[in-house]
Amino acid sequence: MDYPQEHIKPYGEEGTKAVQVERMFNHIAPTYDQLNHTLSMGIDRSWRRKAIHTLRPYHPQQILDIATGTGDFAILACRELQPQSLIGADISEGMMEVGREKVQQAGLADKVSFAREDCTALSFADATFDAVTVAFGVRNFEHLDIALGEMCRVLRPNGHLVILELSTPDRFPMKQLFTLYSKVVMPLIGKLISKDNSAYTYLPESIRAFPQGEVMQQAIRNAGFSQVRFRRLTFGICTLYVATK
Ligand SMILES: C[S@@+](CC[C@H](N)C(=O)[O-])C[C@H]1O[C@@H](n2cnc3c(N)ncnc32)[C@H](O)[C@@H]1O
Repeated sequence: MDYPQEHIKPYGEEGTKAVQVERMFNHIAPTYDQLNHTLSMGIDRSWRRKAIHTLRPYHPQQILDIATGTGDFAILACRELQPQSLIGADISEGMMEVGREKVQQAGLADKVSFAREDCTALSFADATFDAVTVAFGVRNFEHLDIALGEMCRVLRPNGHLVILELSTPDRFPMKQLFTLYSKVVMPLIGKLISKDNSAYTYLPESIRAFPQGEVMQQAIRNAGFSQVRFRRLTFGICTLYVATK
């Protein structure tokens, strides 16, 4: 299927979305963590924790964290779930460079490794992982269906998928407040801290265009998953999807 956010790119029409997204994240990598926690007022930490807790009962030993970025989700998942190994995969070397440093400082380098991978063509064999996670990544993919298909392929049967993604609240007054926040505050703070004029205009635009709730649930089912559930967090500013292969 063709989804609207697949056509929203950070730097205009020239070049594919994947190439532009890689360039954007390489550019904002040094300020990404600071901006992330500032713009979400620190709530992103509790969203990550909730997502990771859904995997607790399954004790996954081999975990793949797609769109791992600077590794916040990977580090927390490693601490909370104590897997044998966790691979963080991303197309941006700049983001992973920050992540490698953080993993080293956290003393987790023997368990967490990073690999440059495009999620639409993963190099891992079929049925390699017990769990696949993606936090705030799927909105950036040029081909969402292909990426979900790849996640399903590399998961072992009965393995689990956890996706966290920003979404738009649909009820008064959060809907109106979020519109104001995303159209005015996000681009302004984003521009000031990251010095990238486009990145934090792209962020709210891609959130608005991304398939919400039931539409995303169906996309996950279509990729081959079952028991697809979703839960809106913090008035619908974020949505957590959980599925089984
Ligand atoms: C908003 S960041 C999220 C980082 C991290 N998961 C977190 O929770 O902070 C999105 C990440 O997705 C990565 N990304 C975008 N398109 C990708 C693709 N096609 N394959 C792999 N990673 C991709 C970007 O490079 C970026 O690091």
